[in-house]
Amino acid sequence: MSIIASDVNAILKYSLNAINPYQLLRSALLYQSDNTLCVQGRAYKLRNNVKLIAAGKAVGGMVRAVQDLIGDHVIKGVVSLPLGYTDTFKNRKDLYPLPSPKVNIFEGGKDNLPDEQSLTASRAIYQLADGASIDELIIVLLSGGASTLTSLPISGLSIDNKRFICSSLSQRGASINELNTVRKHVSLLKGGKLVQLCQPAEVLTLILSDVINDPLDIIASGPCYPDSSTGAEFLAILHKYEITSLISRSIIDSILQTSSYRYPPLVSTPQHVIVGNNKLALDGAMEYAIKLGYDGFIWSSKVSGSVVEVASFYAAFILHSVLCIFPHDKIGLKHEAMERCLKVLGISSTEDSITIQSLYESYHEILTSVSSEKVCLLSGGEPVVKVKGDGKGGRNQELSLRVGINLDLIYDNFSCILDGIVNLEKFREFWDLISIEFASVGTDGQDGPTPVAGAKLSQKFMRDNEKYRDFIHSSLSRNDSFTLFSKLGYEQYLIHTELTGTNVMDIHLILISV
Ligand SMILES: Nc1ncnc2c1ncn2[C@@H]1O[C@H](COP(=O)(O)OP(=O)(O)OP(=O)(O)O)[C@@H](O)[C@H]1O
Ligand SMILES: O=C(O)[C@H](O)CO
Repeated sequence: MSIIASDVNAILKYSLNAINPYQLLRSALLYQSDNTLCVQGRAYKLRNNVKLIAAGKAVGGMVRAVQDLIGDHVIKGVVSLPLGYTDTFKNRKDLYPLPSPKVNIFEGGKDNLPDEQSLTASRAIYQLADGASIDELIIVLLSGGASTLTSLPISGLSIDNKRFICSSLSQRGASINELNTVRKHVSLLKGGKLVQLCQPAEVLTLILSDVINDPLDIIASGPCYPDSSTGAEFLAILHKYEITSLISRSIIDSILQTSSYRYPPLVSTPQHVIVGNNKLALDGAMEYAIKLGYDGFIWSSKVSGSVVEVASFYAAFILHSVLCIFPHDKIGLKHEAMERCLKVLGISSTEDSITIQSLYESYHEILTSVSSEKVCLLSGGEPVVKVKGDGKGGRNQELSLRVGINLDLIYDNFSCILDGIVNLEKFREFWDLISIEFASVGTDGQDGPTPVAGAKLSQKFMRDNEKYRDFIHSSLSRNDSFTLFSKLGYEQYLIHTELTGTNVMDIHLILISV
């Protein structure tokens, strides 16, 4: 592995340390000797009156932190974890709940989709919440993946039905906002319904965010946050993704009838605290990149939209960054090169796309600072893939693959992109000489239904695999990025972290070293 490729792994590993759920929770909570738990200015009197509800890919460590701090006060708990969590983490003191007869641990949600096992866990959550009394404090711990792990469908809808709705929306490229808007309408625990069940107890919700901008009504489908989405919005999403037929007309009608129902005011307003998010992971990664001698820049923690556009932009941005450090360019024309490059990649105007626009704005700020010979550019978020083929892959692997293909397209079109801007021969030589690495990785360690977290590759990916060009393109058209990278070089291209026990969306990383 080249030095720069091993730097990718080291930087990513470091970023995961920064979002260790156990540490984040310990930092958020203060327990005083008078049995008071203090959280962001609010105090809770503890007297063996705490119930725990936890769901998500990262809550194992969050539960453990609560147990280590105030375990004596916990009288009951239900923890809903993803399938395989116990096998991976049972020996990790910072990532697995302390075994206790008071705390029931469930696993489910194969491939991040509702199933019978997640249904069993969700029923247990329902029961725990339903029996709460006024002197109790219910601590709700949430992280990404919680929607699947709290899937209790409304009456008339089966869990198989619900799985099909979720997988269809996800595969057709619905955003997390759209997906969770639908989930809220078809579930008995989401969209503030869990907090209603918990009444009259006090509710404290601690959240590791895996959604852009940390929206409390969307993360985990907002089980403790009032839902402001309407029945009309729900229906519009079903129509947009052509899945109206997956839900019977009578159920849709009853959802529309009840969606305007406003619950009675809560006895006490629940507190919501975000304990960590994608930005923290990027900060952690940058800290380490700087230690390794890179000039580090965090670009954005809000990358969304289609991977097709995002991949085009990253590739164009790589070219632009290289122009910034290329010693012989005509400085004023780099912007022109960027525009030509985006055109070659099929993006005619940055104004066409909100995603690209937001990246484009921050990119200007960053580029004025790129002058070092060792640059690390970091961003994060969660773009979407419209899965059309029957291949095996994930959005991170597909993003990396598309960046690799785009970098090759740029290389083939150097003459038109760089005409009048640089000496072509010298620039081509420079491009081949320097190390460029792009990586995209899911912080939960699982990219789509594959056993890896993401993929990384260099600017020479296509040329290194010259004889497989057709295979690469056909694999992409089948959304078969995992199979492709496994065949071309599992170790070289795929990033394997195992399940990480945390989850704050994806990290995108560009390393350039002269
Ligand atoms: N073959 C494939 N190629 C590319 N992307 C795929 C493929 N199959 C599924 N995906 C994408 O994987 C995503 C689902 O991945 P995953 O289950 O890791 O969800 P997640 O968003 O990380 O979960 P959560 O937000 O609940 O933590 C969807 O965006 C889907 O489009
Ligand atoms: O579980 C969910 O709803 C997603 O991971 C977003 O939080």
